[in-house]
Amino acid sequence: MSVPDSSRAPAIQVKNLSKTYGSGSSAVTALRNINMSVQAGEVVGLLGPSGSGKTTLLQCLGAILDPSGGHIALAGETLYDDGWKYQDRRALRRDHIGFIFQRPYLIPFMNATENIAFLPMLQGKSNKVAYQRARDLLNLLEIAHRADARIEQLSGGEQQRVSIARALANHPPVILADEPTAPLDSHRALIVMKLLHEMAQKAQTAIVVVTHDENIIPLFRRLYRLRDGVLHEEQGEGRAL
Ligand SMILES: Nc1ncnc2c1ncn2[C@@H]1O[C@H](COP(=O)(O)OP(=O)(O)OP(=O)(O)O)[C@@H](O)[C@H]1O
Repeated sequence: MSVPDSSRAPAIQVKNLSKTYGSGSSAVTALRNINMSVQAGEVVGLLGPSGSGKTTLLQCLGAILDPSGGHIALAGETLYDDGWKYQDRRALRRDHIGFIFQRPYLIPFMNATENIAFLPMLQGKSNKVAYQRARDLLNLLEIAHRADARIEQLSGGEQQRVSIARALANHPPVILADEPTAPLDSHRALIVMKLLHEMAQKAQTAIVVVTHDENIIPLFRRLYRLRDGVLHEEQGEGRAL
């Protein structure tokens, strides 16, 4: 008898996800029966005009916002099935999901290493293990030489690398990135995208990137596009980096 291999389950599996804000005559349906699936190691783009539901979808996936119904599983584990399966959603986010935002939102009174190490420490890892993880990620992201720098001493691109390292710190199966290249020029935007693709491959992380950036859209092999809360899948160009 074959044993189901949970490691082959999609990193993100969403079925019939819906979200309505408010109720009655003021109700706004932001997501309508969304289905999506992202494999480990894959980077997909999430596009759509303003108000189409991108932030709502990302926040539902990230357990920041309560969906109105449907099913979300990460790495084969059901997180939401018409209700959250975890009481402690902060722990759910900490253990399963990495976030990258437009702005790095690093902690100014910590240096680069500390900004990365504090998440594994919150997860209960020893200082030794957490700092080693931070150093490994700084190496991987080629900013080990800035390990002790305070945040204000780092360039915008370096800060974004630290925020990517922080997102990877707890080995999440999923990273959700909300316009991560918006504040960067086109050259730096391509570097960040290259890093995200490399990290997805190396760490077998699934990454969803919300973007409006015309320069980076051709890089995705697969895209999801939202229109009025309805999700459509598209083939991307998958242009080499
Ligand atoms: N807290 C809220 N209460 C009521 N309606 C909301 C709320 N947040 C978002 N909406 C509505 O839900 C729909 C989707 O909004 P959402 O912010 O997800 O779109 P978006 O694609 O991320 O837009 P943008 O690109 O402008 O950030 C919009 O009609 C918006 O007005």
